[in-house]
Amino acid sequence: MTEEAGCWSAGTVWAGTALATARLRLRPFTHTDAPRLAAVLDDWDMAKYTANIPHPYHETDAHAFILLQEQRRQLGQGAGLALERTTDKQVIGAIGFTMDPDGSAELGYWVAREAWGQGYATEALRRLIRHLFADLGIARLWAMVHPDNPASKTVLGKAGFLPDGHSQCAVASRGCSVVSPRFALTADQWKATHAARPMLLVAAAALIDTDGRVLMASRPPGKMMAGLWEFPGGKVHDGETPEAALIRELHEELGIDVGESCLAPLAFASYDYDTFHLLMPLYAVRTWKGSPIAKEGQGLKWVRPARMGEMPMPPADIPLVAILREWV
Ligand SMILES: Nc1nc2c([nH]c(=O)n2[C@@H]2O[C@H](COP(=O)(O)OP(=O)(O)OP(=O)(O)O)[C@@H](O)[C@H]2O)c(=O)[nH]1
Repeated sequence: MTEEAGCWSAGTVWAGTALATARLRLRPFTHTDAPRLAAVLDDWDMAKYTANIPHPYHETDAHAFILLQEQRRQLGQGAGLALERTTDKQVIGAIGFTMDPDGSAELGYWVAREAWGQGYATEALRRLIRHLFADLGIARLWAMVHPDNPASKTVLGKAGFLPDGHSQCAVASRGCSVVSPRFALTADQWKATHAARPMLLVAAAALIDTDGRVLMASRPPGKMMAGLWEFPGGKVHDGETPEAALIRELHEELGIDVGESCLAPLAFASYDYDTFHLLMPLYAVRTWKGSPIAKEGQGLKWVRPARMGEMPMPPADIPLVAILREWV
């Protein structure tokens, strides 16, 4: 193996690689996003607390913004990423960073009014922070918020940022600058809290019918990642084996009975969800008693592995699809 293997030169935002979170893809903007940006940002309530969003905001402003992000990325000055919601591929916000000469970076973000209050900014911020610290080796991040924007301060607090004095901050929509609180987070502070997050053990099943289709379940409304399609299964309780947990979960969720010897270990997912690390063994199951029925309000669908790529799935599950495609 040579060092040029694709997995060795893991994707970064500098290469235009998208970052996945539970509900979002953080990806480079393209010019096809301009109408959506203009529709969302031509709104005084969106513009009034941000440094760089003029008011009113037109599609030409959006094209200029998108071009600027591409140039900044290519020059290694920073990047601006669209927050694309996984379930409907709608752009619901943006997050970005700008490198400082001393190797630290400034962060900024906004979320569309329709998506306020749902934790998207915190989710995106945690993911980008992890990328900047763990993959790009940045030592310190900082951000400024408008003094009248408590929601944005809360987001920074949830991501571990601490107060760091005040600075003048320009506000494009008002054509002036305001004294704004600064917040900062160092890589060492982040590593200490990130290392303390729990490891979650979840057992899951690929139930395969005689036609080679796999049963997928949609996460019910109200749960984290609602609407995404996943493999039936659930958390392994203290003192349980993954096999016993899966047999219990399949009975509770689908009303089917599975013998332990019918669980064939197939693959596993290991994925960093920022607030926990998921370790999920996936078992192939071809024999069970009863017909699967949705007992917990989930949707159910039998899907050919070749079509699974079209379904919105938790990011942890994506590598499992490729394995199923080869194996089933
Ligand atoms: N069952 C299952 N869970 C998955 C998959 N992929 C994935 O990321 N997960 C995550 O693993 C965890 C599974 O736990 P769970 O199903 O017991 O828990 P839950 O969030 O539904 O909540 P609950 O505690 O109310 O049952 C969730 O955080 C879920 O998002 C998958 O394919 N199947």
